[in-house]
Amino acid sequence: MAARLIRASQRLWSHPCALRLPTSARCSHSGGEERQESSSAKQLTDIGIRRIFSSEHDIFRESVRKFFQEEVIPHHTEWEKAGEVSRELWEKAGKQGLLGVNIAEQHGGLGGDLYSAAVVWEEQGYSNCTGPGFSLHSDIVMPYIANYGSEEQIKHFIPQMASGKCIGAIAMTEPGAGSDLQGVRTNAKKDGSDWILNGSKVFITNGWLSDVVIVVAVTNREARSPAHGISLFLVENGMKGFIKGRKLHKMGLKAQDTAELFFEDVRLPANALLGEENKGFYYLMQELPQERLLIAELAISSCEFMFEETRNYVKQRKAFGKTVADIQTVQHKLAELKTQICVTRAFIDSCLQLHEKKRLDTATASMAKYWASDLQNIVAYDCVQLHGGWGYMWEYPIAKFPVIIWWIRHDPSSEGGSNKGYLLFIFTKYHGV
Ligand SMILES: Cc1cc2nc3c(=O)[nH]c(=O)nc-3n(C[C@H](O)[C@H](O)[C@H](O)COP(=O)(O)OP(=O)(O)OC[C@H]3O[C@@H](n4cnc5c(N)ncnc54)[C@H](O)[C@@H]3O)c2cc1C
Repeated sequence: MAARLIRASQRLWSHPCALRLPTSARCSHSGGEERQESSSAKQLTDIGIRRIFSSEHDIFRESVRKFFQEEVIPHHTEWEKAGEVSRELWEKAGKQGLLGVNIAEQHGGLGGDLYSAAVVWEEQGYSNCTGPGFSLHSDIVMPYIANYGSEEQIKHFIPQMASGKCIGAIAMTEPGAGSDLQGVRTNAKKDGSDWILNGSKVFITNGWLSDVVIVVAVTNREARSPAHGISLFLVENGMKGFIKGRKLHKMGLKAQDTAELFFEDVRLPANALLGEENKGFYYLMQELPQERLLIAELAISSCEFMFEETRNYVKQRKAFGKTVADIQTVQHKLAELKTQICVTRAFIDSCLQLHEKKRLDTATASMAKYWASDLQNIVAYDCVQLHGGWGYMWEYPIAKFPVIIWWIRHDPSSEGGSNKGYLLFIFTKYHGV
C-alpha cells in the first residue's frame, strides 16, 4: 500500500504538468506541532498553517491557489453570465492534477491523501469562485465509481474523469422527490440483459456539461421498502433518449451548470449498472459522510474568505474621521466572528483527520455540516452588514457570497425504521442587508 502511494507521488512529481501530491504514506506531518493554527495566523487563509497539513501540502496549495487565480478568477464573471464554465477549464484542471486527487492511483486517480483533496476544496472557497463543480465530480461522483464500479467501469471512466475530459454528475433529485429520496419515480426495467430507463431529474450540478451521470432509479417496485428497490446506473452523454433540459437560472452559484435531465426509453447495457442491483440506496448512505464533510469544508472555507475580505474592507473604509475597523463595536463583532470560525475550523480539521483514517461516522459528519453551514449564514449576514450599502453591490465579492440553505433529506431508514434528518445539499441564496 505504502509503496504504491510513494510510486504515485513520484509519478506525479516527474510529470511536467503535475503537482507533488502528499499521500497518507509519505505525509509524516513531522514538525506539525510547530505549525500555527488559524487562530494565531496572520490571516485565516494563510499557506503554511494548521497542523493537519505538511510542507508538501503547502507546495500543492500554492499551485492550486495559482491555478484559481490565473485560470478561474479572470473568467468567472463571464461564466456567471453563461451559466457554465468552459470545458477547457476542466481539461486544464485535469492536466494540473486537480481532479480525482483522492482517488487511488490503481484506479486511475492521483493517489493523493484526503488533505490534498481538501486543499482543492478550500482553495476554491478562497477564490470566491463557485462555478467549477470540481468537488462534486472528484469527491462525490468519482468515489461511487471507484468504490462500487466493476474493473471495466473503473478503467473506462476514472482516468478520463481525472483528465477532465469526462465530466461527472449525480442525479438523485426529481421534480417530485427531493428530501425524500425514496420517493423517486425514475425507473429502469429489464429487457433481456439490457435496462430501459425512464424518468426525469432536476437540479443536477454539472448536469449540462456532464459526460457521465450516476442516475438513481427504481428497479424493484415490489421490494419490502423503496430503499431496497433502488439501483444506480451510469448514463453517458449521447445515449439515445438521454436529453438535457434547461440550465436552471439560480439565485447564486451562477456559473454552475445546474440542469434538468430527461430519460426517455434509454436503453442501457447490463454493464451500465453500478454495483449490485437494488443496492443503490445502501451505496448512497455509505457515501454520505464524505459528502457532508465536503459541504462542511466548503462552508468553513467560505467563512474564512468572507472574514478576511471584510477585515480588509473595514480597515480601509472611513467613517466618523477614522476607519470602520477602529470602531470598538466593529472590533467586537470581528472578534466574535473570528472566534466562531476558528472553533469551527478546529472541529472540521478533526473531522478531516477522522475521515482520512476512515473513522468519520455519520452523526459526526452531520454535526460538521449542520454547524459549518449554519455559521456560513451568520458570517455572510454579518460581513454583508459590515460592508454597508457596498455589500449589496454585485461588484463587491461579499455580495456574491452564499447564504446557505439546507434541506433536510428525511431517510426513513431501512435499517432502523426511524426518520433521520439528513442535511444533504446546499445552495446559495442572495441575502441582502
Ligand atoms: C444548486 C443546487 C444544486 C443541486 N445539485 C444536486 C445534484 O447534483 N444532484 C441531485 O440529485 N440533487 C441536487 N440538488 C437537489 C437537492 O438535493 C434538493 O433540492 C434537496 O434534496 C431538497 O429537495 P427539494 O428541493 O425537493 O425540497 P423538498 O423535499 O420539497 O423540501 C421542501 C422543504 O420541506 C422541508 N422538508 C421536507 N421533508 C421534511 C420533513 N420530513 N420534515 C421537516 N421538513 C421537511 C425541507 O427541509 C424543505 O425546507 C441541488 C439543488 C440545488 C438548489
